[in-house]
Amino acid sequence: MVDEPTEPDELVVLKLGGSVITNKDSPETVDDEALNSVLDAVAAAFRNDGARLVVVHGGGSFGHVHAAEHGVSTTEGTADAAAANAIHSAMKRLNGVVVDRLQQREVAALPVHPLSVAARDEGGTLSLPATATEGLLDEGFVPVLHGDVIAHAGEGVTVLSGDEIVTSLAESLGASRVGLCSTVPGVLDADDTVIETISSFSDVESVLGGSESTDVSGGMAAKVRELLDLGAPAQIFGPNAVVAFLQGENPGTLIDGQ
Ligand SMILES: Nc1ncnc2c1ncn2[C@@H]1O[C@H](COP(=O)(O)OP(=O)(O)OP(=O)(O)O)[C@@H](O)[C@H]1O
Ligand SMILES: C=C(C)CCOP(=O)(O)O
Repeated sequence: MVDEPTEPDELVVLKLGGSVITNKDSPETVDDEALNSVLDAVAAAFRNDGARLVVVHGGGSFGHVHAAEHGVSTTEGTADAAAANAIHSAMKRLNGVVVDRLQQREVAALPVHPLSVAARDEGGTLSLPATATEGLLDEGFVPVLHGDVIAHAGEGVTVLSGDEIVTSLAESLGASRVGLCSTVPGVLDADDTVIETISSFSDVESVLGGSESTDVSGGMAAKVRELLDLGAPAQIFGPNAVVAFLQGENPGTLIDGQ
């Protein structure tokens, strides 16, 4: 008798919004209460069901402040190495805090820095090899990636947003669940009610804006556009819904472009 092949463990990609985990009013300040609360939720869920988990985080008052100062965005680059390093170093500082605090919660978190592995071609198409992330997952670690600057042909470096990392890795690693934790409980309509499902950009374009905070990567409009291109459904939800998402519920807004 032939054994049934074992189902590979479910892979979850979770993005922690930079606006959630940092204090947007003050450069390079972690929002301790918010970060600790979402990391408690991650640690509890991770230890309970042992899912394969990739964490990605955004820039908030770390990356965005430096990127704005140097005029760098996802399309406008810089060839100034000091400017590029200022943005990258700020993101590594935030990443260090996230990784340390996950380890303090007994989550086997390790950093993966996109600058060292990813690049864009002249047309802006992203190449983000998932080898390191997949290798870490296979060894039982929780890779923690972050928005960064990366080489961009003809531009020097440009910003790679955490949302782009999420969609790229979710595709290449075949994620079964994708979640973006933002400051808002979901995508809001004109009456500030959470929209349950979005399946087309044009349906919601009129209510989608940028970000309330300094943000060089496009805020909510860019987020929805990215997720609609993804081959898997994704949820956008607020900080209080991290546990529900990791437990398999569908809080906030479902973005499903398929
Ligand atoms: N229709 C909308 N519904 C909800 N939020 C919206 C909408 N339009 C614009 N926004 C803004 O989008 C923000 C979320 O995008 P933002 O880029 O700040 O998210 P983030 O992922 O938490 O942070 P970061 O980009 O730093 O990682 C909200 O705080 C809100 O200000
Ligand atoms: C500004 C930088 C370097 C990171 C941007 O990542 P995001 O906050 O996910 O858009």
